[in-house]
Amino acid sequence: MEEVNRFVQIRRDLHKIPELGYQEFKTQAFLLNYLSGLSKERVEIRKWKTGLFVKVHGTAPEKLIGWRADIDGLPIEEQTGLPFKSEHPGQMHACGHDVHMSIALGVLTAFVKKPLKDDLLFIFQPAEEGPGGAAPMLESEMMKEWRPDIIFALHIAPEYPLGTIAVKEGLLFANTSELFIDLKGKGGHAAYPHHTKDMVVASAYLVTQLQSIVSRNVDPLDSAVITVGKITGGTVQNIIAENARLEGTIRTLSAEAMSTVKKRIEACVKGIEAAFECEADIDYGSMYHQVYNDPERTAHFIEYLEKNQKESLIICKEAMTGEDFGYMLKEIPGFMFWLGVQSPFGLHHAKLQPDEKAIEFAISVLTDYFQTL
Ligand SMILES: CC(=O)N[C@@H](CCC[C@H](N)C(=O)O)C(=O)O
Repeated sequence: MEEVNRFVQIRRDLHKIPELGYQEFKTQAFLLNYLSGLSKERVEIRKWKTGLFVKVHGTAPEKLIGWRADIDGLPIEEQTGLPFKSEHPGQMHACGHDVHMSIALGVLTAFVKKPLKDDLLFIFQPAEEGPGGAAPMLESEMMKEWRPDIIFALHIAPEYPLGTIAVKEGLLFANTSELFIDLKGKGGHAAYPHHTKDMVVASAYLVTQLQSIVSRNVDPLDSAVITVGKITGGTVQNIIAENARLEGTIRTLSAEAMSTVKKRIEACVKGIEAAFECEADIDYGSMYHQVYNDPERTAHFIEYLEKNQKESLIICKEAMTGEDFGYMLKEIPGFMFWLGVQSPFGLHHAKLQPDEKAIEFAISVLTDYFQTL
């Protein structure tokens, strides 16, 4: 029988208990239980909501090195059929945060056993998928006291091969904004449409109109995405819908494009109000700052990889994904990188299956790299 590496087993245990943003109670308890087995002399733990700050004391600290791992799952029904699949109906670690946590625990454990000179701060952050935990953690009294001098994080990348790390200086991930649009018209009998204001038809027009914003209003040399991921409306097949709701997300590479896209969405929604004689409300939900990798720190990491892990390095392009780690990088120098986990199914897919060998690889690269800081 295949012997399962300790941190792979931890990933599998965490994979069974995915929880949505700010509901990561079992996850927090699991992490605390694991940490309770480590030397109390070296490890100091502070709870923050459903997350944790964990300081690993160095031998003669001059600086604080930060590492952030996100801990929440997504509202997706898992379809992997794995023996350790999610035990929480309708929730899944479909963005790899189980892998992120197990890597963080692996690196943390290595430095409890063999401390660095400097202190390390491991940040187990809730709610990355929304509404966002990085910005409030950064503002917390705990992080004001334990303020890292440099900070790093990774994200799994199913599209990159096992044993690779993809990174770039500067912009890595997009600016994001959630998008919720509520339409209110007038319901009624399906056979009497002329007495109603049908919000199913209005929402269909609106979704179609939103598609033209990126192609017609955003500079083609810039980039933007508007995705409507969910539409709800109406009650039954023979009643005209009084209400409809669109839920989506906006991604842009520049702040200017974000402002353009929002102005155009507002104009389209005004047009729908006039055309369909309805009322509309727009809510932008949570917004994430772009992930901008500190060029000097990233160059140092690239140089390290070129020297020690040459075959693993990929210089990548920016992606339209969002990450609230961008807020931490806005204040503290550091970077984020992609860790190749080679899965035919991508992030946010019900069949995502990261190659678990990436866990050991990442722990080994990071424990080695941290010694160069
Ligand atoms: C890495 C990743 O997949 N991050 C999420 C962040 C979501 C932000 C927010 N809830 C939104 O949808 O705008 C992503 O979807 O990129």
